[in-house]
Amino acid sequence: MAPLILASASPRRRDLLAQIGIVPDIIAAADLDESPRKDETPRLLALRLAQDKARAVAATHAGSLAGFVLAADTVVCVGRRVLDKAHDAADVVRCLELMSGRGHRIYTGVAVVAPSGKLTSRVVETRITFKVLTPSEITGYAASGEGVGKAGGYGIQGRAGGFVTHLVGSFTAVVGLPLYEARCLLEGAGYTC
Ligand SMILES: Cc1cn([C@H]2C[C@H](O)[C@@H](COP(=O)(O)OP(=O)(O)OP(=O)(O)O)O2)c(=O)[nH]c1=O
Repeated sequence: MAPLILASASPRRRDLLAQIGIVPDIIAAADLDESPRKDETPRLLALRLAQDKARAVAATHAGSLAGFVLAADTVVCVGRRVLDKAHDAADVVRCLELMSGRGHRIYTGVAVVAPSGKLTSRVVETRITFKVLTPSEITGYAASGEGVGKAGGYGIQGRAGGFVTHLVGSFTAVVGLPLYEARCLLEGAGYTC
């Protein structure tokens, strides 16, 4: 069978795949400008970025190097506002203050390019509500460093899991890769999971 190429630098996506027994043969991250286009909705942004990551890596693994390319992108938003990846503790504090006691949405795009070049993709929406966070919960979480480098400034798979009062959608999509949808796309492309 053609190799599986995971188009992602995220160790979380590799770990999620391993959880369902899928081990990529190659890891090759795409380096893209992830900024939204004017008037682009968060849903379309997540889908476009997943598609672009998959296409970019497929283009560098063409011909005899062609395989199944899997890519994803996670976009967190409060209302219409997209929260970028947190770069430092101050970003984490800003994100948590916005999300305290209210709902936010996470769109995770997932895309697969088959060895034939055919692209298929989906986007998964997950709604999450956080408890009302106390100032010490916010500063304590920011000081833990767990939220840095993550979209929305938190990781549900760590301490912030204790802030979640409701989740409707896909837990694995929030962590970075919706496993059910990824498996469906891979199987649809002809990959044996
Ligand atoms: C909301 C949330 C995000 N995240 C992570 C998942 C993603 O790795 C990251 C969102 O950034 P992405 O741009 O989706 O992915 P990435 O830059 O980490 O990796 P690549 O583009 O190479 O695939 O935030 C969590 O781990 N847990 C969470 O609860």
